[in-house]
Amino acid sequence: MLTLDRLSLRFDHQPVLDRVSLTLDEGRIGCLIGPSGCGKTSLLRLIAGFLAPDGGRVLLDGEPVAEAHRQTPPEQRRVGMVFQDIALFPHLNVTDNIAFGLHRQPPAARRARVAELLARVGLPGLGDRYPHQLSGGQQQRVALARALAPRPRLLLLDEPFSALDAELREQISREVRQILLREGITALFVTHDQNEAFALADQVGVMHGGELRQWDTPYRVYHQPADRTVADFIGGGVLMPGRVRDVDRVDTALGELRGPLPPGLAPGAEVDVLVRPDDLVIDDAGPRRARVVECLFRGARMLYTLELDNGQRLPCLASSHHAHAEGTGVAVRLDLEHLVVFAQSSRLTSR
Ligand SMILES: Nc1ncnc2c1ncn2[C@@H]1O[C@H](COP(=O)(O)OP(=O)(O)OP(=O)(O)O)[C@@H](O)[C@H]1O
Repeated sequence: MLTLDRLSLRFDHQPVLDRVSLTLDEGRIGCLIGPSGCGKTSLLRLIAGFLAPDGGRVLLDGEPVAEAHRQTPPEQRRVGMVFQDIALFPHLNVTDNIAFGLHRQPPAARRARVAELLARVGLPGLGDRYPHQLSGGQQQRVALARALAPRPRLLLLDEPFSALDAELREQISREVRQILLREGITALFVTHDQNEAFALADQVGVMHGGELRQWDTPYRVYHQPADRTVADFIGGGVLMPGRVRDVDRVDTALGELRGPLPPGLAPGAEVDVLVRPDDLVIDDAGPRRARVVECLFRGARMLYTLELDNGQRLPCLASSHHAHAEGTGVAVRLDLEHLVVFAQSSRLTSR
């Protein structure tokens, strides 16, 4: 449905996007994450047609809508957008806001579509209200309904929930996923929030410095990060030093770890092993001792920072039922599903 083919963009001769390629199938939801300034919004603006690329192409349903010297105007792309600042028309009521893009349709069809969307976004009966009479979450649902009304083939959403508080954000992002799936809409989100991306998306894209470093399922982005930058950005893990012992073995402060290693690592090579908070288990029968240096209560879970005898600090997410106080000792074992190893020579790119 959506194909980006080596899309590049410069602002004032500075590269902002560098040969970004991805495909998003019809009816799927994609989500771009990455640090501030990495080019996420610029990428959405290129797809919508508000910016023209300096290189590469944007294709919708296989048809080029942006390439070096040919641009389809935004209004002909059938691409909808929902922005962070909700921007409903303040002088129009909810019904007229939603009906805004339907002016070419007969009044009866317009009314039916508005009623259908009001029900779909969970706001039946609020059609006569004005934007200032709605909560932030309700306004965002109206903005979504307005963008969906003309049945765009692709919906782009730029941090649509960032103005909402954390609890509401989670609830509304779940609802929005259901609404998009029911409408069969292909959508591409931008968000700062990894949890939101994982909850919403079929495909997650991790951007850094104008490059798309990985475009993959949420599971693979989390468990099989493509490079150190992705590993460092996602999931609150740390990179722990190790030394290759054999083709499938690494010695670390947590003992010998086994699993496939990247090619080209000879025995004796210095490596970094990714340890995420859910990889480390507090277990009385565990082979290593650690000291609790910090504990953060997270409701059902506790996020510990543990320190091994050699000073290595590691995050550990554990049930909060059996709390371990700061300063106490615990026994730990590593429960890695996938061994993720990077050669130490490939230095960590800064965030
Ligand atoms: N109109 C512009 N002129 C010049 N530079 C720009 C312009 N718009 C954006 N930039 C630069 O392009 C880069 C990418 O910006 P963009 O807004 O796409 O990033 P982002 O990943 O969406 O950031 P954020 O998460 O903070 O919204 C930034 O370095 C920004 O300063």
